Amino acid sequence: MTRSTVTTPPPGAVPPETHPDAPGPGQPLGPHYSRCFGCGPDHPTGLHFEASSPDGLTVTAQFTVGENHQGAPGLAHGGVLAAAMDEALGSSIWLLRKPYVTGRLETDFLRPVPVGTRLFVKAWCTGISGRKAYLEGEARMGAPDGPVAVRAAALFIEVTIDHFVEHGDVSGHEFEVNP
Ligand SMILES: CCCCCCCC(=O)SCCNC(=O)CCNC(=O)[C@H](O)C(C)(C)COP(=O)(O)OP(=O)(O)OC[C@H]1O[C@@H](n2cnc3c(N)ncnc32)[C@H](O)[C@@H]1OP(=O)(O)O
Repeated sequence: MTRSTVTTPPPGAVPPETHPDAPGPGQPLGPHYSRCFGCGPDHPTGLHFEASSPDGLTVTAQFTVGENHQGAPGLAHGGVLAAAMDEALGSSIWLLRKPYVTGRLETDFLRPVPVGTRLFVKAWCTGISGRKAYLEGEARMGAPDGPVAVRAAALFIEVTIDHFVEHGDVSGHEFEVNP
């Protein structure tokens, strides 16, 4: 995909290591926050991601583009697709069980995605360098080996849990924000 040097691992970046507490191969990842737009089952118009990891390092997830996700009539909004990629990339770095946030997200939109399309999203980490994690992902239409609709690359930055306490509202949600 077209991407900048910002999302390319520098020389010396090391491979990610799955945390022993991360779900085993094939186990559902579950939501990290019940009202998350990407994975939360309680979000009324969210993506309702169903995610798992086949190998402890890659995340595979599925969702269906719905009426609430449109940009042009009958077509997915690009920002919603970018959010789906962000969610999958964030889920894959959470396999390390360290809190990260998205610093930069780059997306290539390769095909229009009609409402009703089941998207098969995949994300993985290409390297870690200090607080920086480099990630890539793709979304395919209709099947895990279907045509690629979106590709993404991202830089995530490791933060402390204070990031969510200081900037968010974690009252009553302590165990849902990066549980
Ligand atoms: C399971 C979970 C799924 C979740 C999926 C969803 C994930 C998300 O969407 S998170 C929400 C969106 N992201 C945010 O809100 C983040 C907002 N930004 C911030 O809070 C801050 O800018 C933050 C934390 C990224 C960096 O701030 P800070 O901790 O002060 O670090 P800072 O010193 O500025 O940067 C650290 C390094 O990263 C680099 N960096 C930070 N941001 C960027 C960026 N956007 N582009 C390039 N480099 C960056 C810096 O240049 C610096 O590099 P170096 O160490 O080489 O000098």
